[in-house]
Amino acid sequence: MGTPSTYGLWRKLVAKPGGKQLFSAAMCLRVPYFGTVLPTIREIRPGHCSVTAPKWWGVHNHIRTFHAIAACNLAEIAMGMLAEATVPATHRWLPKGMEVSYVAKAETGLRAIAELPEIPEFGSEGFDLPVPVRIVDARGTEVVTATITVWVTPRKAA
Ligand SMILES: CC(C)(COP(=O)(O)OP(=O)(O)OC[C@H]1O[C@@H](n2cnc3c(N)ncnc32)[C@H](O)[C@@H]1OP(=O)(O)O)[C@@H](O)C(=O)NCCC(=O)NCCSC(=O)Cc1ccccc1
Repeated sequence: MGTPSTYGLWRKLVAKPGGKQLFSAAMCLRVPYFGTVLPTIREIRPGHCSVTAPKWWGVHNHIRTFHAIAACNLAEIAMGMLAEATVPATHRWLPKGMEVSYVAKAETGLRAIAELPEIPEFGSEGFDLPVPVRIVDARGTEVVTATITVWVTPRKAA
């Protein structure tokens, strides 16, 4: 039996007590720059990921709101976990750009929701997959919107 995929590990842990926290901690060990926003993954499934992050001193900007680039980090976590659950093992993916708008002050902890309008076909050609991400505050107000473009290509035969 090989190492479980990221999505395989999520499915294994999600139903267990503390499983989401354990998965989120394991993710931050593997990808240390995610750790600065203290993320908790709430849901992962093909085409969807939701992740929350508290407002703490380490993400404050000079006006004591949630720093925009920390919010971008949160958006990337949501995109990355969505991609892990959506892109089949036959293909690989790599983010190649992000468009982002800061639409309101982020004065609370945040939730990023990455959601694809539809699951694409994964064929023999590489393609750009735009992943829309909404980031909302504790009241549900949208504070950041982003579209992360992911480059998806078939894996080469080993
Ligand atoms: C690669 C491309 C996006 C498109 O150029 P094209 O020439 O049309 O693409 P082509 O398909 O012909 O491939 C050419 C070569 O490109 C590489 N490569 C391609 N795909 C993958 C892949 N899936 N994984 C690994 N490498 C891949 C590979 O060397 C391949 O050569 P090969 O075929 O192996 O011999 C280029 O603009 C670029 O490198 N931009 C910078 C992107 C960048 O730095 N993003 C990171 C910023 S985001 C971040 O830091 C967080 C984060 C990171 C990771 C995960 C999650 C979060």
